[in-house]
Amino acid sequence: MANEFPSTARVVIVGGGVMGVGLAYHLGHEGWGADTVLLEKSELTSGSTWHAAGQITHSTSSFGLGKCVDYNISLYSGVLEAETGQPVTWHGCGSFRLAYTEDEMDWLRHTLSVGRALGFNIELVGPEEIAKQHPFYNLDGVLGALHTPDDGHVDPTNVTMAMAAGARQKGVRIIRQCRATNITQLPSGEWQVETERGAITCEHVVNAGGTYARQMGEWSGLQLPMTSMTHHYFVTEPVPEFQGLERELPVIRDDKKVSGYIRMEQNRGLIGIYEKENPNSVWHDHCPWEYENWLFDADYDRVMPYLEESLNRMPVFAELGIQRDVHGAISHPPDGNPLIGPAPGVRNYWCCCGTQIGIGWGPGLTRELARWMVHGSADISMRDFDPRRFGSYATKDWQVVKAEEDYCLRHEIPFPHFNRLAGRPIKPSPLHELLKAKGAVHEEVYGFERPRFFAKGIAQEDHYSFNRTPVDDMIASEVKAVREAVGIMDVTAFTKVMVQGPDAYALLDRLTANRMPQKVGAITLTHMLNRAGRIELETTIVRMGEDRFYLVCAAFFEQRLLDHLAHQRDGEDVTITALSANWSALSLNGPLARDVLANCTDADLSNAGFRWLSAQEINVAGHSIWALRMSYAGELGWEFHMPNAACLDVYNALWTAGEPHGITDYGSFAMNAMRMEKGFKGAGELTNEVTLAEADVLRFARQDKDYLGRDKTLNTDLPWICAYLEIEPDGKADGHGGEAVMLDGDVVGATASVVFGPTVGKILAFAYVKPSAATPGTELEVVIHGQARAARVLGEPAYDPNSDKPRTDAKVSA
Ligand SMILES: NCCCC(=O)O
Repeated sequence: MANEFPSTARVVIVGGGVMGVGLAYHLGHEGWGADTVLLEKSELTSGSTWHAAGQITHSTSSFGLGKCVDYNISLYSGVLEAETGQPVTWHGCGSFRLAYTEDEMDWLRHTLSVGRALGFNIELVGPEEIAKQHPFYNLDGVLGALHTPDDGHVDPTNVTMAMAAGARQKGVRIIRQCRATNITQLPSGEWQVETERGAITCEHVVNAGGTYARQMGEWSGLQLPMTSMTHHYFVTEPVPEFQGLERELPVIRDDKKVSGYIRMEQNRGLIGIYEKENPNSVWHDHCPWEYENWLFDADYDRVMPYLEESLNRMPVFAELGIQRDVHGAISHPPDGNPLIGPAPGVRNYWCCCGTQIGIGWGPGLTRELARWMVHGSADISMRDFDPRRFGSYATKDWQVVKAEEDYCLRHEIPFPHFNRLAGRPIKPSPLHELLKAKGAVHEEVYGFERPRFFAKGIAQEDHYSFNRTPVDDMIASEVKAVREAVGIMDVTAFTKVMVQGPDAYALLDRLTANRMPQKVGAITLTHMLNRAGRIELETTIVRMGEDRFYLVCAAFFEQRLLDHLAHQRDGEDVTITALSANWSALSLNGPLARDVLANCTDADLSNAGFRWLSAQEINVAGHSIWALRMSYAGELGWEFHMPNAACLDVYNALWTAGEPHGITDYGSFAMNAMRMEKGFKGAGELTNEVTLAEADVLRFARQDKDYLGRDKTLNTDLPWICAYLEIEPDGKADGHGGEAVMLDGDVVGATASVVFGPTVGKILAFAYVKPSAATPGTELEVVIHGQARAARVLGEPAYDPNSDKPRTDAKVSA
């Protein structure tokens, strides 16, 4: 019976805002519509969606979000209405993002380079052009603006209703006025969603609860990191000057003066403000279930300086009253990016929440989530959105501090490597204080504190710019010290997981593309794929015993690795143990690494006694530790892995032994420059967006074994391939990733990672380009800060192409 409350479904989405409905719409398009039920406790959009201001812009330097935004604009500006017959009230007025400082101009130049890669209609214009299109804005002090003419705004409720209509057309059942009251996992692995009208058993459950998402997560034992922040926009009385305008004025984003946006709302003015201090977080413990279309009273004191400045910027508003204030709550995650993907530690519980910009980002993100659920992989890199990028360190109190920080940063310049400092340190390594005292500037990665560089003769802090800064000199000197002598780095943040038991080999063999380490002490670098054949993660596997394997990978992949192992396990007798929090790691690299280590251990460190890519348990400073002869820097080197209690002693012993050799501390920035000089790919290139062939890492895969995703790696019809480029430096700006790559004037791809290689004196990049542009020797151009720079595809590592250095058998000095 069509109207009967369903007792089963393949998917139950809980939450009827733009995120939940967007997912329902896209699941419909991916073929799951007839199996999907959406539950909304009151009316669609009645949480945060309805009070969104509704703008959308191509002005983003995030490559992934850029793809989503572009899709959303096409949906809003025609596709959705044509498909569903429902109007969405698209206002294609375009927009400007203003710059008052050279730093802001550099940000816009970088955004322009990314926009070019994505094929956006985007240009940098001066004040004259802004004034021509927006004669009412006070442009005092404005240097220029990014003009994105295809932008606009839309009615959030209409958009959601249109997607709901589209979802229904594809068979999705939308049940309003039905509150979910609990979500639990059954012994079968299915989920049970209890509601006011009965329970539904489903294979997949989706938390699209908006401001309720965190408390909904608690039903299932999840601690989803987000906090509700309140944001104001104001609508003025009618503006006489707007009468009779031939076209709607572009939306203005004024990050510096207004910390927000200003646009027309029919014949009125609309001013939205993200104050940069005293933000207001609410509902830390509980968002009342009965709230529907809930708004707070305006808090003028909080926003007054920005409101006053907006009147200064828009003098035609100055004498008008505020006719309507909209002060509503929106979810903010700790790092600004939404939570889109699997919940940590469980199977088939999906997050579609934590989204501060639902109208701007929502449909594109939910399309990716639908693809992930249905096909096993999204089509854009989900690294920044995967809910598993946070761990148990993201406590309730921490989330509040971070969400408040995020809100205040909304209209700050997103400098490269911007270091969010609130709520830190949360997971200091045993060396944290020592390295800080030695000048370390730390970054946070999966909660861990990791040194990014050591300040010598400069302030011990981040030096922000889109151009070179004094930090580049620190990086160059750390790289030089490692390349010419020896350096040590605290790499405790790495993910460290032990897999052991009678079936450990069999499980890992089934999940990894490369040959498993055969002998105890052998090391393999390998990739794990998802069922769509795309890269899940890259990991090093050390065979520590016959049935004992130690996996090391990038810090933020810990939960992703644990979940992948747990979900793919099929009855194998294994124990999987996360060691990241209890084990520390150090990396010793450089031509004198052997000399240093020889002073600390009796182990035979010669090539015969300790092969490259092998591991041994050795004694250093009275501690038995694992030494792995491998080097991400591309030098003679070892990584040491040990219980936390040993770390300080081992570091001190290596440091003391290294002092006569000029040992230097180095950080992640130098490490990144060195791995790029060696042509080693990292997490920025090896994403769920690509296969092994596309990432050009097929040499790490064995085609004589079977492994998850293997059949997809055999596809030779590649849309793009990861090319290794050298780019001519200009001594000023080196690029930051996402920039357009051009061949004969046409865009052929985009950069993934970009860095200056101090040893080789070139900018080095990995870029995904059309296969026709990937042949070594091809002359290309890369658009850095809006300017085309000469680039060339390299066929081998820029540094030590034959890898002689890590394999050297150089004698220990006398
Ligand atoms: N309150 C979200 C506004 C997003 C924007 O238009 O910049």
